[in-house]
Amino acid sequence: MRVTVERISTNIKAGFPTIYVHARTMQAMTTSPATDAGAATGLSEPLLSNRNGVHAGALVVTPVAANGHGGKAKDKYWKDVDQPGDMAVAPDLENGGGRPLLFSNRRVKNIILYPYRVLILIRVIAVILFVGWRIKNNNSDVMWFWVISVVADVWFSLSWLSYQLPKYNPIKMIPDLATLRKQFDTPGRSSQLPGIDVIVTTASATDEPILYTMNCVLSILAADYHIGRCNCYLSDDSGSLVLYEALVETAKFAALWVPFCRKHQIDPRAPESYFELEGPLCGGASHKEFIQDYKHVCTQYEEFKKHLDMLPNTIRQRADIYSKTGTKDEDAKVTWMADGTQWPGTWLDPAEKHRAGHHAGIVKIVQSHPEHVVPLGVHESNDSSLNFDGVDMRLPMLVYVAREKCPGVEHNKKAGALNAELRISALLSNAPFFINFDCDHYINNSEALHAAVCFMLDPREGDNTGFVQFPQRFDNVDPTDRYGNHNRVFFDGAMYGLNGQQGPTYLGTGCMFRRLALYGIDPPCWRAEDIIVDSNRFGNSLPFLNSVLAAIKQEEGVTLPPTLDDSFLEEMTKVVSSSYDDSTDWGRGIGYIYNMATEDIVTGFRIHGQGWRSMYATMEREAFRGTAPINLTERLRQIVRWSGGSLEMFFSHISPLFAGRRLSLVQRLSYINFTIYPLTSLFILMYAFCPVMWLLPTEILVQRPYTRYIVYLIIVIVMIHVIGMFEIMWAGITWLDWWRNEQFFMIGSVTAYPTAVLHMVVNILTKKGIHFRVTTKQPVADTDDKYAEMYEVHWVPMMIPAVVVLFSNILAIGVAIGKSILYMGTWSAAQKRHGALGLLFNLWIMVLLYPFALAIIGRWAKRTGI
Ligand SMILES: O=c1ccn([C@@H]2O[C@H](COP(=O)(O)OP(=O)(O)O[C@H]3O[C@H](CO)[C@@H](O)[C@H](O)[C@H]3O)[C@@H](O)[C@H]2O)c(=O)[nH]1
Ligand SMILES: [Mn+2]
Repeated sequence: MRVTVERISTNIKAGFPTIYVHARTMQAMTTSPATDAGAATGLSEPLLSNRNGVHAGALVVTPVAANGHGGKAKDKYWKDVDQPGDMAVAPDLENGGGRPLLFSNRRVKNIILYPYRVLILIRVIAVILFVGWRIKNNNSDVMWFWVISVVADVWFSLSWLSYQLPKYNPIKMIPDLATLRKQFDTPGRSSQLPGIDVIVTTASATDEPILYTMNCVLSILAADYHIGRCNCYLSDDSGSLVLYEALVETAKFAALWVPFCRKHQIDPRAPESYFELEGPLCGGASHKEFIQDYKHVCTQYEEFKKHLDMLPNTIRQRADIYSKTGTKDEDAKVTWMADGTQWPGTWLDPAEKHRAGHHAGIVKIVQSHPEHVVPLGVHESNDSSLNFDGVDMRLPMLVYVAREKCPGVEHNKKAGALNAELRISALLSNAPFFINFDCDHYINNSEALHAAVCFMLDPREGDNTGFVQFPQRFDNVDPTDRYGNHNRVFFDGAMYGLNGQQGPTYLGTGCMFRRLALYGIDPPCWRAEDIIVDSNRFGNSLPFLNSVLAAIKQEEGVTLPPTLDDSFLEEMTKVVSSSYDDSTDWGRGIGYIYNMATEDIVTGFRIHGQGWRSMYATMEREAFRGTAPINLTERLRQIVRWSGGSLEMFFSHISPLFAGRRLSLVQRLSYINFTIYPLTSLFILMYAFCPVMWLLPTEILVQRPYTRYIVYLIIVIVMIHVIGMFEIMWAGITWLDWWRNEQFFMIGSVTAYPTAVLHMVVNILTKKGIHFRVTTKQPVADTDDKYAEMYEVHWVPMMIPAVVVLFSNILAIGVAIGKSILYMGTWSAAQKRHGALGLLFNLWIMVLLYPFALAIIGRWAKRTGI
């Protein structure tokens, strides 16, 4: 059976709905799509693309481009490990006997993999020979510098090895959605899909654009999943009424948006990104009807955005009216809810117990669980004239949560917020799976939740899988990715490498956890007979403790929402109180880990250390997308936080050097690399300053014989790039991706990493953690100058070393040229050669620092060329 899906391009905003049709064929979900990633994810390459007479080639290109490096080309160097046909059942598995496999494995083809491994081995040998040669020839003009540089070379070698080795066996995993459906969600039978609690975290109604946060929520509400088994929670760390009311507006708009998405099977289901597409996809109803619906929803979305924009004003006006009519003095300050009661969170005019950092805990069910809602008729539920016959109109449960904040109490930032969500969701829905999103990310592939579940329910290692991480992708990055935001070498290289080991690290967003893994419970393969669930570890709430027991007993069961009586409401406020975590295991052995600048890597580490594995999920249509900081300063601050957090972890009680008893060896090596790498910058910084030697009157050589030394050095450096060439092939990335990664390691090494090291030293001395500063989000895009932020220069002290390196290199090159003109006749051939080789290094440093140079030039460099 074949199903046809059509892509329709409309130009509705301009008022002329032009329709271009491209027949796309999609293998039916009922055949065995594991052989075809495209079919498994709902899309495949167009088989018939009739471009004759259609003037917009963009039709075919747009959505693919919007998804970056998509397509089959990426898979050219991969082959299936398990033949999906033969392996449809796995009778020999201990517990999963007879259960079908829910994802297929791919590995790199031998023609790439073997030379890649051999090259790595050759470089290991070359490096050993090189270091050996240096030590044997301990001949230098400055012996102390020679010693440091040998130490540096040994350090570089070891750190390269710990970076490279975990990539020797990359594995790609492709979910098989059709088999999941067939097995767990057959129409007509009651669904056996497990519940998922989905969390969005936001920390500010002003610094983090509400529109994006609400788009994230909409993409979750509209995601393709069993409606009663997917629950959405918004964690608002600012306790702001604007966010609560925005969520109420969102629920209203969702009543139209969600059925529209379901009816026309569109993607992405975040309206802001969907309406930006030039050629929106639709499968399902007729074109005419689609265009009508599209237009209507588009208009309503514009209305919705206006409502969101007006909210602060509406609330302000409401406050003014009440304060005039109010009788008490205090009324002048109060922020009122629409129903005339006082808002328990922060007020527009901050007051005692109603300001940022000091307010009550709030839990509000914005949209009840569908089991509790009397189904409305189409016409009752929205005013539109759209025809939603046969479309499920129900919405998932939607909950607003602001945890309590008290002055003088450590709130543990994002980790604290997520742990509060973990508890609230345990009381309300207790789904066995828990996935969290940063507020500037959204679901880009409506099948993503199904995909994550494929890995968790797979008969092979599903039960021992603690989390499923998806790659991070970004929308707002400039075409040349000047500041290396896409980070492909990491997401498409390192993570696939780890996927062949114990699994990828947790990356902070777009990751589905098994609730039990977050609770610090061992994986089944290591689980003891009795598990202690007590208030010393989990805190003092009986209903919560019961929920933990329930979670342990029936992992895939479904918990229906409880009745919300007074005692239950009280319990909910209790589990989000600021003191709940005190003297418990939260933040150490349970939940997201505290006291680190980056909660992600440590949380993943803790889970791996208990023996769980993780999986890296690949979908052709990217599962999730988000935004990244495109201003250099903001980007560097992010890098400081990541690298600072990593170092903190290395020097803490959960250092990968000794903690995590069930880590595999290679996985440990990789964690060591991920946490210690900022120290490398100290040596790089030292080398980057070497050109200053040009300014000295006499020739000084670090290592003699110099020419040989440089030639050896060039060999070992070039080899990194030759190995990189193979990596570019299997990872399906571009040269530019690779190059940006090199440049950014250098830029970080003369800015953010040394700063992180400095922080670390201060931390060890003063015992204070690194401040988690929420990354400044780009304001809602200005279409005229999308990358305006990129050209803004905000000076920060950490840029000083980079500027010094840059200018001393320029100066050195100048002096070198001057000297060579002056002494041309008097220099020996060896001196000339030394000069030329030295200059090569200056140039290398300059080329690596080029994006930084562009950044400090600011607006003058307003071209996005390389
Ligand atoms: O007190 C806080 C601070 C932050 N957040 C939320 O945490 C998320 C991530 O914060 P952001 O400032 O956007 O960090 P980024 O630098 O963009 O994030 C990357 O790095 C973080 C670790 O440092 C990870 O947690 C993120 O998932 C990852 O995307 C956002 O949703 C925030 O709203 C809170 O909820 N409460
Ligand atoms: Mn972010």
